[in-house]
Amino acid sequence: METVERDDSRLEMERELMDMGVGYWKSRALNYVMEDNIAKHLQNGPRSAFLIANEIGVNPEFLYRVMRALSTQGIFKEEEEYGVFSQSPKSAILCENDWVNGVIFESEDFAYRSWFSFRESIKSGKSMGPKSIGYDSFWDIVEKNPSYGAVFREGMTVFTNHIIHTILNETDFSPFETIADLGGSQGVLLLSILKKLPSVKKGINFDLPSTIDNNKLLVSEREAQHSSTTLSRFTEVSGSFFDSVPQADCYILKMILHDWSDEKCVSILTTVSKCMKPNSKVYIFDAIIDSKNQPNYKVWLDLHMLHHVDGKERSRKEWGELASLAGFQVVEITPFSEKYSRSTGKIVLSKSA
Ligand SMILES: C[S@@+](CC[C@H](N)C(=O)[O-])C[C@H]1O[C@@H](n2cnc3c(N)ncnc32)[C@H](O)[C@@H]1O
Repeated sequence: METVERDDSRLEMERELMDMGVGYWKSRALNYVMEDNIAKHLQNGPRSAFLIANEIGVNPEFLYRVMRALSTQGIFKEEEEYGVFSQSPKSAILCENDWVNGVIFESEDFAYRSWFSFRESIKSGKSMGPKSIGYDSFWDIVEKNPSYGAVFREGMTVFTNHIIHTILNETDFSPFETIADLGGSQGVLLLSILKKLPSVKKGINFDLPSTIDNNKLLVSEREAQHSSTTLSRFTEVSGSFFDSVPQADCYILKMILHDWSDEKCVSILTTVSKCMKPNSKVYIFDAIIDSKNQPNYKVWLDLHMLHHVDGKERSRKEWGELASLAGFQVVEITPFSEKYSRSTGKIVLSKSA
């Protein structure tokens, strides 16, 4: 048989293609160690995988092999002594509940199972993920599975906490007296705005009834983190942004419109348009697709939104088209200085004249 000589760059490309093809091996192994909190067992120093396995009731040899595989990605460090691992900088991050909740949300079973039907979405042009696992939509999964709902809300708070500082530094909310965060989830962004700007008299966190009900569990956490002057200006209202929203000077839609098709986004913006004052502004914090042929996390997120949520990440042009379809004009589209976030930019709208 003739042997083909391969240069290094060809071998590297083959390696990368294979790595992508088997990406689910890494995703599933990472998801497993996060779900079983394996990194926390190394917080006080190196430990044997076999002893950890016995403590948590899993197969010792299999756990060893999972940790060995992950150590090749810098998650755990395999020591000289057989079966013993120590904490690495990456596995130490897995001990921070804050961050892990975000990664768990994206790698957990509903999302993974939903991706089995990816090809069906591409063929049909419809978002088939949730339907293929027996649900009407992503929101149906959230409503019917309370523990998944909790993972979702925690995940959103993680993603928002990562970008709050940038949003506050690069957005001027000072002209507004009343700010409504539509789909504000656990309210962390709005509370930070109220804390920073005493001139904002009222913040309304608006979300679905199930979310606002769940937020009642956050009362003591909020009291520990915020002063009574901040909390006294914060209110929560439940409802649907397809029906009606409270009146406000500024509406925040953060990681909301990327959840929905253009048609649904026009419905949401039309509701806002009906309820707003003539001079109110809409602040959208979402991705702005702005490059081609470059590594770009946002276009991968776009595929997940396409298949699992029936949503979309948008370019500047697409944001402009969406705004005008809903009777708005774009005041500003500005990318944030922080690039590795989901809401990498702000799109500010006002009602068209
Ligand atoms: C992707 S999360 C974004 C949460 C938050 N804005 C953030 O950036 O962290 C979408 C939010 O929209 C809420 N939501 C979904 N459908 C809604 C509706 N019809 N009316 C109001 N809120 C809704 C969800 O409950 C969830 O809190």
